[in-house]
Amino acid sequence: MIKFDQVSKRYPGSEQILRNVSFSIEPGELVFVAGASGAGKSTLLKLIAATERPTSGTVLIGNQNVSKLRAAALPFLRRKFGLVFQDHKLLYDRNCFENVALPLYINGITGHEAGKRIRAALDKVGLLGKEKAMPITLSGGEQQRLAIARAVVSRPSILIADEPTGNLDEGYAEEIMGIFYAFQQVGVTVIVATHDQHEIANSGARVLRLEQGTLTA
Ligand SMILES: Nc1ncnc2c1ncn2[C@@H]1O[C@H](COP(=O)(O)OP(=O)(O)OP(=O)(O)O)[C@@H](O)[C@H]1O
Repeated sequence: MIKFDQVSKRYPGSEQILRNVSFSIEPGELVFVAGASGAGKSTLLKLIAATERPTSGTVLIGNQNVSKLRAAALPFLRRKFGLVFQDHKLLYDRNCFENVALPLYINGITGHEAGKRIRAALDKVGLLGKEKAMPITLSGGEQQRLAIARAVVSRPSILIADEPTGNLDEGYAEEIMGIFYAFQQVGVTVIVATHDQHEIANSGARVLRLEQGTLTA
């Protein structure tokens, strides 16, 4: 479970970005984080992913209080997460297989086991035939699917996506959301930041709505 209790966040020198935000997300839920540009969506995701710490309040991931964790424990916590960003952050001088391989190699998983997992991840996003293709030769939607394969290859229990469909045509965006729902179906917790009302309206999923750093729904 992910639980925020009266969480506030201020960056060094900034004004208050999040104010007294409280909510919880159950394992296996799919939740949207909505709000206008600058409302604090990315900041909220960074607090969940433990790449930022709250200024005050408590962030619990599982049973772990992120503020109380030693720095050395953070890499272990972060293994729970798969991260997807609007701009993919793919490596354009590596092919699709190599892009997805990267998180495994960093964790010391190589050879046959790595190959098996990489192909399984590419298969889940419909890119199994594109192992040797360079990312630049893929469409925008395919590049985003490749970024999702890379995010899930380490089998995270929580998938966090920051505006993953922001740059995509509607058809591609629906495809991407379909992939997220498929991960939710197999028990992954999925958290998606978006300002696309259409995407939210069609989903029936729960929405955490931010307005100037305050949770309104
Ligand atoms: N590292 C930082 N240092 C200082 N201020 C920051 C930092 N990161 C974000 N901010 C500020 O926090 C506010 C909220 O930013 P955030 O990226 O969380 O909003 P957002 O809702 O995700 O916006 P967008 O939809 O435009 O990505 C903005 O005013 C931003 O300038």
